[in-house]
Amino acid sequence: MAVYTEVTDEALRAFLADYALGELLAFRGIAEGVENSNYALKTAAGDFILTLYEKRVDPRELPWFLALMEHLAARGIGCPLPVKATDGLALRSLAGRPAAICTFLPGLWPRRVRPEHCAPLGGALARLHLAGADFAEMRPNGLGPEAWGPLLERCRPGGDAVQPGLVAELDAALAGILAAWPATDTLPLGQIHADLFPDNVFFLDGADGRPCVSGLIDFYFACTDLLAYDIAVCLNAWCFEADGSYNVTRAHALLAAYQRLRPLSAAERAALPVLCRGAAMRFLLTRLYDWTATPAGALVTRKDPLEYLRKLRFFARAEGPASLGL
Ligand SMILES: Nc1ncnc2c1ncn2[C@@H]1O[C@H](COP(=O)(O)OP(=O)(O)OP(=O)(O)O)[C@@H](O)[C@H]1O
Ligand SMILES: N[C@@H](CCO)C(=O)O
Repeated sequence: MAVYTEVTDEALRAFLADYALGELLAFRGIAEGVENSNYALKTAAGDFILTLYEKRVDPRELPWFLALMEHLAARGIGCPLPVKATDGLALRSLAGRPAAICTFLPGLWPRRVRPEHCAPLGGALARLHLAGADFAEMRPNGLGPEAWGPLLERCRPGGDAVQPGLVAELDAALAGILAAWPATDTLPLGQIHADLFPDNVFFLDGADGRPCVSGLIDFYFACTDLLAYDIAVCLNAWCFEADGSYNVTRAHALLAAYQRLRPLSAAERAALPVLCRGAAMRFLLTRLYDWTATPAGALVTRKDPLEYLRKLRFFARAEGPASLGL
């Protein structure tokens, strides 16, 4: 469920008066997503997505996200393009929230990931990294390694109720990850998506019937960080089976396609296992925090933190980059 802020017909029509998008033909709330309120709009000018930014997005950061999407779209990346109103501004206000309209992307996200999705995903991720190289403004990763200790502290009171012994296991795992974490000046840095899960990647069937990436959405965790960390996020999110086993075929397809466009350095290859442990820790902790801090009955779909505990354990046992599909 992700329509937290209701928008009336009258408010939307008044809002659209500032755009050159023609008459409003249809308008509906989108139930998917958990962070922001999203509406699909059809106007005389085509299909669009209206997003009202809810409490987890800092309004001061929105210009950076919108500028990044504009930069990437201008370089041929299929991503939502913020639509400017007649005064030239894309970021506006509606129903008391910051709001923006973006272009609608065709395609569907894969409900069941297959190995055939992973090569196009790897290619799209590499193209994203290359296209971001000349976007100069930095945004630190608010959910990077410095954030994990404080987040674990906030989970400490409720963590063991989710699974006995969990907090002690995470204390030990986090200490190991932080001790081995590469310094940011030792690996290539750039603009990363940082949340490229299957529900943020749209596919269409190509001429040969194989899936092609048609677009990437949800750039609201994007930041300036280690490029290889974005790969680690994808290995976590795309390369495990429902039974918790690692699918090395998917991982190999993803990594090989990525490296055809941006070969990894020796230091990035060596760091990949700890980056994967870190990415597992990030999603484990944000899920655990939401799990313990969300009141029952809230309009938020809580995601299972223990899925990421299993992934963290897998990566902690992994024997070197080759076992991850490199
Ligand atoms: N530009 C777009 N084109 C087409 N559909 C979109 C677009 N942006 C969002 N959507 C639709 O809205 C849904 C929710 O979007 P999104 O994932 O950005 O939500 P969110 O609540 O901001 O993020 P999160 O996934 O972190 O909960 C998507 O699954 C997709 O169906
Ligand atoms: N993709 C995240 C949610 C948004 O960060 C998760 O599955 O935990």
